[in-house]
Amino acid sequence: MSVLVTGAAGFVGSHVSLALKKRGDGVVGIDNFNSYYDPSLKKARKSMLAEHGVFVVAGDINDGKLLAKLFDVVAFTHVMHLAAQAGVRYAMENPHSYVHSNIAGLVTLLEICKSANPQPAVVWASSSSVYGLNEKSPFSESDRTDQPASLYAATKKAGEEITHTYNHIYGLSITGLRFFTVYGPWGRPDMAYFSFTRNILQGKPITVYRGKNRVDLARDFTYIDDVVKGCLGSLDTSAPYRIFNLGNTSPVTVPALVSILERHLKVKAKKNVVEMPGNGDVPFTHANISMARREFGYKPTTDLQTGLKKFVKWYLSYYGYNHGKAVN
Ligand SMILES: NC(=O)c1ccc[n+]([C@@H]2O[C@H](COP(=O)([O-])OP(=O)(O)OC[C@H]3O[C@@H](n4cnc5c(N)ncnc54)[C@H](O)[C@@H]3O)[C@@H](O)[C@H]2O)c1
Ligand SMILES: O=C(O)[C@H]1O[C@H](OP(=O)(O)OP(=O)(O)OC[C@H]2O[C@@H](n3ccc(=O)[nH]c3=O)[C@H](O)[C@@H]2O)[C@H](O)[C@@H](O)[C@@H]1O
Repeated sequence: MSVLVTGAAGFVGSHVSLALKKRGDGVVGIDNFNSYYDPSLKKARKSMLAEHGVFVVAGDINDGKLLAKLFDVVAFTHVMHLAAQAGVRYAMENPHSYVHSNIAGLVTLLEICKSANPQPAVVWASSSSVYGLNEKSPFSESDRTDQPASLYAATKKAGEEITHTYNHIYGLSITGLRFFTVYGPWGRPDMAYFSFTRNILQGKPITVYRGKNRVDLARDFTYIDDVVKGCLGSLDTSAPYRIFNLGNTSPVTVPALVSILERHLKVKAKKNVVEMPGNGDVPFTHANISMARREFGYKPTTDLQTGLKKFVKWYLSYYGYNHGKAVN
């Protein structure tokens, strides 16, 4: 297959691009290298991909002319759409960046896809955050997703509705993947496991959020290699319109995440435990993955202990023990 990967210089996009290339698919990436987090990490991922023969075009998915040019040059059979404004809490600081990338950018991309010949099958990243205030556990794809707790979640939910219309009207094949707190090497510095690692190594305090009534928050942390397998599996089995959970099925509390990091880093964390501010967080996530398992054999195999060991190994080789000052 020939795949356009949007957000290819991002965390998940770089891993998926590499995996596609390694198994022999044609891959072209696009990324706007924005400064939501340290762009030098995005550039380093781009260089790593270039070494494997994957080129990442610098550009915005809102640039319809650029996208049309790419489709003129390459007859993409698939689009793996991972470009987005990610992060739950940042939506309170910069709401418009979510509308720009997750709604306007998505529509621009779908407009190009619907008119392309051949029409590519689209697989894109939604998010576990669409389950919002729903407290049913585990979350199944058919559960309520109409109570988002953040603007980020609302834009992902909007994406699910928008993609549905492009399938309904233009017959685009579209698969939405609800990722659950993905972590691993080459990860995102804004995410807790990454910023905790940086602060613990620098001897700085970390802030651990806790739910109401002193209940620990928990996430169904999912290792990047498992998510990549899910992305490739869904690209290989496209169908008219589908949505799948790609989680790990075993939630772990945030204090337990910190303990694992302390063990791997051999440093004790200085913890400030505070009640979760009302900034878009949800108390827990937990995926039912039976649909993805049935449709394309999705089966996560990496637990948090093992996955964080691999992350810490990468972190130390990339930044060294004294790192921290350069990355936000
Ligand atoms: N990592 C997670 O835990 C997680 C969980 C659920 C969903 N997701 C979703 O998965 C996808 C990938 O996430 P990630 O963790 O790799 O994030 P990321 O921020 O590392 O990657 C996204 C990339 O898209 C690029 N980008 C953003 N807006 C763009 C635009 N308008 N035009 C072109 N490029 C643009 C960014 O520069 C970045 O490199 C996103 O859609 C995200 O919302 C991620
Ligand atoms: O699964 C998802 O849909 C979402 O997963 C992550 O969002 P989140 O789970 O909030 O990931 P982190 O920011 O790494 O937070 C993980 C946990 O640590 C907690 N946390 C975060 C930051 C902090 O300083 N302290 C702290 O205790 C959060 O409340 C949360 O419970 C990604 O950042 C989102 O882009 C993605 O859409």
